[in-house]
Amino acid sequence: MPTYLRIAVPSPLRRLFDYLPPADEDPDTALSLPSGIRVRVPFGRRSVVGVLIATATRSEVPLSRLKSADAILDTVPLLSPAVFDLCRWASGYYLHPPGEVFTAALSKRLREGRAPLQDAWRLTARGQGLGEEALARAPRQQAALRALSGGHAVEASALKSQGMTSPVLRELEKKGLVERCESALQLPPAAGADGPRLGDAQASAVRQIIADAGSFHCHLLEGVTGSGKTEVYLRAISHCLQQGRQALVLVPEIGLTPQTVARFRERFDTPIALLHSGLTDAERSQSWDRARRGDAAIILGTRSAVFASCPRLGIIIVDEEHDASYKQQDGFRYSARDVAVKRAQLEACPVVLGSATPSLESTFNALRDRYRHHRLEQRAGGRAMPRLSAIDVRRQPLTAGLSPVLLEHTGQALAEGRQVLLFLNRRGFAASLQCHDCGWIADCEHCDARMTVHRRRRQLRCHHCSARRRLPEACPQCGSTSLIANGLGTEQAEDFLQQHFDRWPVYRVDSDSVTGHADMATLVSDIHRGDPCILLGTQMLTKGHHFPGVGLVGVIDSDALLFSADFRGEERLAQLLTQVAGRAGRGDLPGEMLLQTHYPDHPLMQALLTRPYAEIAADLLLQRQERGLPPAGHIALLRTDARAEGEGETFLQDVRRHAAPRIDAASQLIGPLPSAMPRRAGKHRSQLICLSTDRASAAASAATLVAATEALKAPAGLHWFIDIDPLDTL
Ligand SMILES: Nc1ncnc2c1ncn2[C@@H]1O[C@H](COP(=O)(O)OP(=O)(O)OP(=O)(O)O)[C@@H](O)[C@H]1O
Ligand SMILES: [Zn+2]
Repeated sequence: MPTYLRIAVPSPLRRLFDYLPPADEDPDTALSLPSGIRVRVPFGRRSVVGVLIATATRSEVPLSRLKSADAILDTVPLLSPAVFDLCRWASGYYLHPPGEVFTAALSKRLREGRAPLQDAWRLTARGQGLGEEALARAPRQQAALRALSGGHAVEASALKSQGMTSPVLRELEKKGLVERCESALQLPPAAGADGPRLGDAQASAVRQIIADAGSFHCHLLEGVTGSGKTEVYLRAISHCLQQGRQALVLVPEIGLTPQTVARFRERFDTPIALLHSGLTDAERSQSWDRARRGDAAIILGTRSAVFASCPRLGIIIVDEEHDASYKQQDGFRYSARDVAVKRAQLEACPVVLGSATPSLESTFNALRDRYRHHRLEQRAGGRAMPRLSAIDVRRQPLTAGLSPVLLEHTGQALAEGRQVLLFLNRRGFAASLQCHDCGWIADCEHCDARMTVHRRRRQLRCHHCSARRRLPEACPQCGSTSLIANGLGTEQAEDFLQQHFDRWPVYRVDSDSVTGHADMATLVSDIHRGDPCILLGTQMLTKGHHFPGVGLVGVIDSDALLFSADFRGEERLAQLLTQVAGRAGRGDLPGEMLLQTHYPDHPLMQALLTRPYAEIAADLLLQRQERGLPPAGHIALLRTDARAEGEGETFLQDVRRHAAPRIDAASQLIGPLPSAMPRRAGKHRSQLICLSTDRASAAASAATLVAATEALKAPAGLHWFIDIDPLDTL
């Protein structure tokens, strides 16, 4: 009887593919190949690396039509059993092609079919048999042999730092005395260094998390800004490491600051594997390897690190769990927070979701006792929460968006030797460019959007696609030179602040001025010196930073955030403003936040000024429940990008017609509708929404939609995808 290999092949198809074992593989041995190993297979005209899901003795495809795999690449799986199961689950839950999901769980090196990096050396049997005095005439080789004589493998980098370079080792390799291997550090159980004495609430959270070691529980750690959540994570991790297990720590995209890393390094004298977008491919591959081999005790990374195999995982931490960057917004659209919770269940370990402003999803789960809820209601070290007040800017003269009151407070804080953080969530010089004589407006050619004025670079840029044009000197329509820049951006505010407060430095922090980890590191260390200065920035400045010198936080344009068409708009605003406020008063003196607004009486503005986030969240949750929206309901979005206008809607109409009879009463289809920005990067975008009252129906309906879409022939150039639990429906 033939053996079939059922393989997840990286391709856009939502299915597995059957292959015959490579010609030289004995069918009986092939039958017992372990799941999770990599197999090189022919696919179309290419040769690709897939993952073996299972072996089988039957296939629905006739034998004559099956191809043989080219090669079995591994003897043991390079995915841990839990991550293997996690990928299978994620592929089903997100209705994403299994091959692409498994790809997300392998380092680039392994995806390319290469062998894991062998970055350590050890003695061969012959090398071990040599006496002390061998190679006396080659002192460097002798020294290398000595360094390896302990019987363990030693990492190449460690040997190099002792002066034993690769040429020396290669000489010994030629003589058959040493060989390369994957390192396998024997990590001694390592406790963390001591931290501050925990407050009662911190101590109780730590106690309960530790009590759950070795079994699955989800903990929601809701602690006001500066309440010492990180301290709770560090204690829980320390306990986990003492048990000889690994800790996986997820942080938001731009939250992985040098400060965060330094805090972990200071506390733990143990190898930490970093995984973030600022690393080279080789560095990332190495971190994946160190996690997988168990050489790193702590794995600290952004979203994708949730798929890193760890043989002895003991705890998962998701910091700032409400953060939007946990959701991947293209390709495999998963939520790393939700995947982390599933993973903890599969690994039978605790997971801690921490935030000062938990998502309504997590709040809902805590209310229903699915999660253990821990509250830290006071700031650590007896510090006070910042005072919040609104500045009514109606009828006030504004210069570069700043009112006299905000300017006065800023000047005062600086004069008192404190730092001021001004928040403006729009980069560039101005939001748009208009001709004063004929009314022409600079639009993006590829999007239904205006172009932003970037004066430093003398450019017009679209913030929705990569379009850039030279900043015109005259109106392209009528030739007039009276062009006006409307709407405020950080460049403009920076110019004015530099002029107005010329005795103090102004640091502008946005993705134009700060690119990359090195810039951020320099900036953070400047700010940490504590000298009075103005920090002017976008969201980039607000996430997870601990700047003890900041006494005043000003929000220049709160109104820009107040009106959003999306169902999560108010939740986002409440989270953002609470987080921004949380940057104030983290040092020894109390802090203050001022919100400039034209709508001081807006109910949400009022709520933000007078009530804690937890109460606002409870209200917002009630509203969602009344409307059947997430987390009380479940959304799947079927989206299309098409070349021609209307093409997407027509196609989605067809999908709807085919799927509707098989959608049960707990789900309803809404649309198709054009997206809020119908044209983006040259594509016309439409969507069909499926809103369900229960999870099972949501999953079944989404699968029905995908099946109907796959069965229909999409017009050429139309691209579609499904987004389960989307962040927005715009
Ligand atoms: N028990 C404690 N006693 C004294 N200081 C503490 C204690 N716990 C934490 N701290 C200090 O308080 C400050 C804020 O703590 P931490 O950064 O852990 O808070 P956080 O809740 O993670 O903050 P945020 O969510 O606002 O980023 C840090 O300087 C930390 O060292
Ligand atoms: Zn554009």
